Amino acid sequence: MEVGFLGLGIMGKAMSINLLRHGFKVTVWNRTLSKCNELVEHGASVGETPAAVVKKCKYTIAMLSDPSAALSVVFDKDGVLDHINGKCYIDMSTVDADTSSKISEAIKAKGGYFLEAPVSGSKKPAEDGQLIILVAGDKALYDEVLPAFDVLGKKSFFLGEVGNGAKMKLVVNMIMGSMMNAFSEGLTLAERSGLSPGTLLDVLDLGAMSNGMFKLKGPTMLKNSYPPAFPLKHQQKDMRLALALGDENAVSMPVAAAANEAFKKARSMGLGDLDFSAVHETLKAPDHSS
Ligand SMILES: NC(=O)C1=CN([C@@H]2O[C@H](COP(=O)(O)OP(=O)(O)OC[C@H]3O[C@@H](n4cnc5c(N)ncnc54)[C@H](OP(=O)(O)O)[C@@H]3O)[C@@H](O)[C@H]2O)C=CC1
Ligand SMILES: O=CC(=O)O
Repeated sequence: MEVGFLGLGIMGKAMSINLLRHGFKVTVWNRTLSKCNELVEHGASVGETPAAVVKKCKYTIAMLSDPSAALSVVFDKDGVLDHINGKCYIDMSTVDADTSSKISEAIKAKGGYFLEAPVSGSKKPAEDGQLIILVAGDKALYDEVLPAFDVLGKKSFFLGEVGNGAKMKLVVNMIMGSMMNAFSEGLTLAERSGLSPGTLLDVLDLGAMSNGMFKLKGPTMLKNSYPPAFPLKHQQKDMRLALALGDENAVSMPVAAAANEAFKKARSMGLGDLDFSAVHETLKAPDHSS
């Protein structure tokens, strides 16, 4: 299977290398074109523009930062729409349902086929093909590209009409962002009240709250180390989009709103490019100390 891949950030790079490793022919494009060089070393070809990639490949996957990036790659000059007639586009970026629907409508109007397929799971699951893929849109296309989803993920869910994948992803990340803030506060409270935060990790791990995120992030957070796996600026984008979904549906989400404020504060402290666990640093800021 020959696929195009647009967007070689943390996730796109790992996912496209994984596809190459499993025998897919991959043609890549990235806004900063020099980032394609590493993929060429892994056997990829390069397309000069999104349009060139779509022209060459029957299936093109995108993994871009946010709604404005996702829209720009489709609608701007030399974008996906130029050659989409008869081709298939799978947007795996985390965006809101409106963005996804706009892209879907434009692609279908030009004779193309569309799936949204945001993923749960971070850099390591992307490298290992262990993502959870939240798919919606054209069911026949979903069945056709299952071999690629099977390489990228450990499980894919088909959720029906376009928008449902985006919404599911935002709900999941709203929960994750809220949990990360509660976890950070707990680590800080343990430390400031004279307990060992390391022992807190052990206690949590043995009980009903044991989870992969605490296990993975806890030890590095205790070392004040936040190498970016899931950039904090993207987690804040997801909180913002999830809160907008809450607004639309009149769902009161005070916990998520507070978590969003903490991520915004972390961004204002210049922590946006670090891992989202760097929200922990907001609790060390002067206005939080006694
Ligand atoms: N990292 C993670 O753990 C996870 C991330 N996600 C989601 O996946 C998506 C990608 O995340 P991640 O790889 O971490 O992000 P990165 O910030 O590492 O990469 C973002 C990518 O988007 C491109 N981009 C940004 N703006 C534009 C634009 N205006 N036009 C074209 N391309 C643009 C960047 O290009 P350039 O190199 O030129 O800047 C880069 O390729 C996001 O939606 C994120 O929320 C989902 C699950 C896990
Ligand atoms: O979107 C981030 C993730 O870890 O999933």
